[in-house]
Amino acid sequence: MNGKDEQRRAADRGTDAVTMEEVSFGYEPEHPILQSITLGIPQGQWVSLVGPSGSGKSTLVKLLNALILKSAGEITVCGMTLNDENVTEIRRNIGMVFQNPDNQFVGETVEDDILFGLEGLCLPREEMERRLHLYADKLGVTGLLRKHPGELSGGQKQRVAITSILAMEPGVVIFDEASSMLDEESRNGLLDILRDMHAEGSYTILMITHDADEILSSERVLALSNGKLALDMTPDELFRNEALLEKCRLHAPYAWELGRELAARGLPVGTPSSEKELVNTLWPLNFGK
Ligand SMILES: Nc1ncnc2c1ncn2[C@@H]1O[C@H](COP(=O)(O)OP(=O)(O)OP(=O)(O)O)[C@@H](O)[C@H]1O
Repeated sequence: MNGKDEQRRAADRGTDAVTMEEVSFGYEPEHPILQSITLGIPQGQWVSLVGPSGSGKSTLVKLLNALILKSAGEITVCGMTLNDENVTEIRRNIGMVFQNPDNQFVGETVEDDILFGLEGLCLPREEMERRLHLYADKLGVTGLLRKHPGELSGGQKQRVAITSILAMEPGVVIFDEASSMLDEESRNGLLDILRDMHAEGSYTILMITHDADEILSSERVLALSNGKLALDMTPDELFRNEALLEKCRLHAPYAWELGRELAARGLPVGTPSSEKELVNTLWPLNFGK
């Protein structure tokens, strides 16, 4: 690598929360799953990761916090190059929320569970208490703190899992199909939380998802295909790409489809990122009254 490349990469690390440079991985050396993945995710960006089943999405996010170890290439998280010495520090900076929240509980009560994660950060007791109550309030789980995790609904469990992660104040939060087991109401609740987190601007979000509304709310979509980064696009570009939608078993969201139909009929609705936004845009138009 020449000096210019070094300078460019140092500059990227300053602004990107996550970078991958020529990263490859295979569970067995003779069967590569990911090949030469290079990407950068700027701080504060909300990115959806899509791709056909088995294309390596979960594998990619597990490499980022060293749940599995890359075979080649370089990974940086919040400016640190991942290596044997800083795995623990990297994991503090990258929170992961998985599909099944049941696998994420260790405490006897919700409060214990959230505090358990904070104890790992060696924080003073007052700071742990401050974060516990701040994030429990933000995620609407204050009333659940004394409950046993087994008493919670699926949506409540996922909110508690997210509270535990956010209380650790990681720079990057990864969701691996975190809403796929939730009912519609809980899914919408989770999406509202994500929109608030993103509006705050302090989180970089990387989300593996098949949910059209979640994709529409993100700013950027990365698509994996056959172990390679095949496309880097906006949600709008993805929803116009019918072949890719079919390959990834995705469909365009209702608000996007309706917005496109209305725009074709001359209504200035732009590209709504949710049904609510579409309604808010349409409401003041009065339809000629
Ligand atoms: N622990 C493992 N050992 C061996 N092979 C694995 C392991 N985990 C995943 N694989 C294989 O690696 C490939 C990529 O799997 P991965 O779970 O990353 O895909 P994905 O894109 O997240 O899929 P999906 O959308 O179905 O969840 C698949 O062929 C899978 O069978």
